Amino acid sequence: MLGAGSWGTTFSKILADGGADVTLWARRPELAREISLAKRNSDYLPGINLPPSIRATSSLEEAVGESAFVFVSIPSQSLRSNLAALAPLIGPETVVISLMKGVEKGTGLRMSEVLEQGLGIDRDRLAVASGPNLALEIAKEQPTAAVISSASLATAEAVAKVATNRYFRSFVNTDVIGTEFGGVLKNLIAVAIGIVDGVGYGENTKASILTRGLAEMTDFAVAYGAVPETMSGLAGLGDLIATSSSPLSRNNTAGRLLGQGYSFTDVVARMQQTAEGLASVAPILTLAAARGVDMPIVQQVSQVLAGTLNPRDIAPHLTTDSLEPQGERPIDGRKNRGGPSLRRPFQRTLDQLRNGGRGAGGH
Ligand SMILES: NC(=O)C1=CN([C@@H]2O[C@H](COP(=O)(O)OP(=O)(O)OC[C@H]3O[C@@H](n4cnc5c(N)ncnc54)[C@H](O)[C@@H]3O)[C@@H](O)[C@H]2O)C=CC1
Ligand SMILES: O=C(CO)COP(=O)(O)O
Repeated sequence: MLGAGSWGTTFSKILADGGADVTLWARRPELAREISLAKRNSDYLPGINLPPSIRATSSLEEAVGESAFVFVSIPSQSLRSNLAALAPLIGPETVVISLMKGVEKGTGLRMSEVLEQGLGIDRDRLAVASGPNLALEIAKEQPTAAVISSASLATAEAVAKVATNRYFRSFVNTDVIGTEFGGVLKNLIAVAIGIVDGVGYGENTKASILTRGLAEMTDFAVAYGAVPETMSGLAGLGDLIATSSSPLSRNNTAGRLLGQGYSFTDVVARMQQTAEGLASVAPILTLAAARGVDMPIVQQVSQVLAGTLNPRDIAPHLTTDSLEPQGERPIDGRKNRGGPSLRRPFQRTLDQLRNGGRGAGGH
């Protein structure tokens, strides 16, 4: 396991509790020592006792060793800089799994794409894990489901087998694009929910944003070739609910601070852990523009981050982008006057069905 933050450490516990032999790579030798000797990671998972079998090291070579599976859980924006050192250590049969939920600034690439480029390995040996997986709840062994996705079903199943134990269950799919984008996009909607929470709006506002946000997520993901159903699964709706409703979420917390009036710089300074959504907003909007996808909610989040929109003004903008009555779904026999953020996902789904289930576009 590469990355000894809250998720890398928790996922190591999941694997060890499922019977796997786990070595965790921590950048800082003192953290590796604490995990190995005290079986604790007090900075990231206070109060959690780790399984006695977990070992940690600050040597990448020692951590990777002869492992059949290498899981990667470091902040998305630092992935690429670690790959030159990692590439020569990966064996010809090794499967590499991304646990990360961001896209790379500058390239807009998903983490599995960055891994594919940087490690030069075949897609069939890559997988991603996603779903409603707030680390601390899982570290406390609360029952949770996740989804493992790979272009190769056999790879997804092999990973799911090791990532399953008495409190954690991994399902599988082969929609890597949808599974990965689900994890990225829900962070952006969770920031929006945090903002309105911080402002003090109530449940109707949040439910409206969640629902319209899911339509936006679906629109975007399908435009990039995802299967629409993935967005109503664990990696889409499931993770959207968990991240948007929990104070444990760093994205939700960052949003709440913005809603309370803190500037972007103040929020970054106050966050002790990675809030991936903050770095993903710009690349996602660039990708959305490239495929003609409207993302009014993400757009508003970006304006709040830039300080050009008062957080109090976010909800009225989010819930209506036109004063014309809009169809929530396309209405039979009538020209659809729904807003683009709702109309396009349904249109794309229809196109996909007509297209024999193939994605609307590749990436
Ligand atoms: N914490 C959670 O509940 C979940 C997090 N994730 C995802 O997992 C990924 C990692 O997040 P967390 O573990 O939560 O973050 P974190 O902030 O708790 O830990 C990040 C870890 O990466 C290390 N790190 C920072 N910069 C690095 C660099 N340049 N090179 C190597 N290591 C570096 C840090 O020292 C730390 O150990 C993110 O993409 C996040 O979205 C996914 C599901 C759940
Ligand atoms: O991905 C997560 C839950 O599934 C964690 O969310 P945060 O990164 O917002 O804490």
